[in-house]
Amino acid sequence: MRIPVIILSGFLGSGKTTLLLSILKESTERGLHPGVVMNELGKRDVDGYILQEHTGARVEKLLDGCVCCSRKEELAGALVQLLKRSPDAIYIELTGVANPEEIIRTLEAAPLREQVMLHSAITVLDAENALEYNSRFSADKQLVRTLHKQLTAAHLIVVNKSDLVEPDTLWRIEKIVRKHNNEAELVFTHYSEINLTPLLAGILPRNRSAASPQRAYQTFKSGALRKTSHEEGAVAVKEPQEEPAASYSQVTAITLTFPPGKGWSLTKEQLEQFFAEWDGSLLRAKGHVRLPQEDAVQLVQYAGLRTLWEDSRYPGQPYVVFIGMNLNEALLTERWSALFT
Ligand SMILES: Nc1nc2c(ncn2[C@@H]2O[C@H](COP(=O)(O)OP(=O)(O)OP(=O)(O)O)[C@@H](O)[C@H]2O)c(=O)[nH]1
Repeated sequence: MRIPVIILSGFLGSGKTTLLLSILKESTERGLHPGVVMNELGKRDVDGYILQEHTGARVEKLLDGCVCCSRKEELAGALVQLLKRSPDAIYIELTGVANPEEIIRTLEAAPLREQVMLHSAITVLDAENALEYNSRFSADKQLVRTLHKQLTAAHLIVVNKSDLVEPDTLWRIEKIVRKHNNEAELVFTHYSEINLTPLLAGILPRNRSAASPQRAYQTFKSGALRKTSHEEGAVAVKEPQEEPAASYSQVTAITLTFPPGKGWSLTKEQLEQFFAEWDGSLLRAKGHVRLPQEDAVQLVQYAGLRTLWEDSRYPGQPYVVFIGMNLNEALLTERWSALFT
């Protein structure tokens, strides 16, 4: 029996991990034991730690590059290892700059095609920023192409962060999405909250499964069931197959650490000010920091020009991962060091 795979893609900070968290919680309630693969552009595993902290899930981490291009060969190996543990399903969260079509191809090729099947490809969009992507990233043609691929490959498109925009923006996003993909189910969400019943339909604990898992047909919003045009068990791969191109050219991830003995020395305001200084090039920042005004370690998330703080139990040394377009590493490191002098 082939193991169903759910792929989560979508630009940096759109809400993929938020969605994966709720899929994992629902899976636990259903008695499922999924395998989770998390790919991060940076060297630190921020999202994997969040998942482990909130759900106890064991997460396979592929760090420091993108498994759709620069680290493509690592994904198949990681999945083969994971399959040895006989998971009921596999959930793969991609980096924000990954092309999901390449992942689908990997699933379709040896050695995986006999063992796994694509259950659903989901793309999450950040409603507050999605309309700006084409103009903001026009200098990185590969990235613009990748963002289009994220739309065309999806069976389900989750337009998230709808709390941050006016209804008119949602209509404009729907119009653009439909130019790229007229068949995917489209839902507007707050904190990636979707109806998980249709998504997980057909995924059963392996010792109870009577039939092969079915493709997740769409009932994410009310209305009649609507099939995708892909045949059952087939994938959204477009012919002819091309060589995998890099999915971006100007995005880099840089990890900043705190000098020894200075782990508690930055305030929230200083960090937020630091993010703001880089907002022309900074796309995403996330990390675990200690603040003089908080007892608990703080998970800091900068996404779409907003900074969010949450208590965390992260036990390690503080750090912040910066992901941006054409980030000048030397200058970034120099300014970071200056904060501690
Ligand atoms: N206001 C608002 N914030 C949200 C919503 N969904 C997620 N967030 C916040 O946005 C930030 C990024 O969410 P994630 O789920 O980590 O996004 P992601 O796509 O996994 O991010 P990367 O993996 O780094 O690309 C977090 O601080 C979330 O709490 C939403 O619907 N509204």
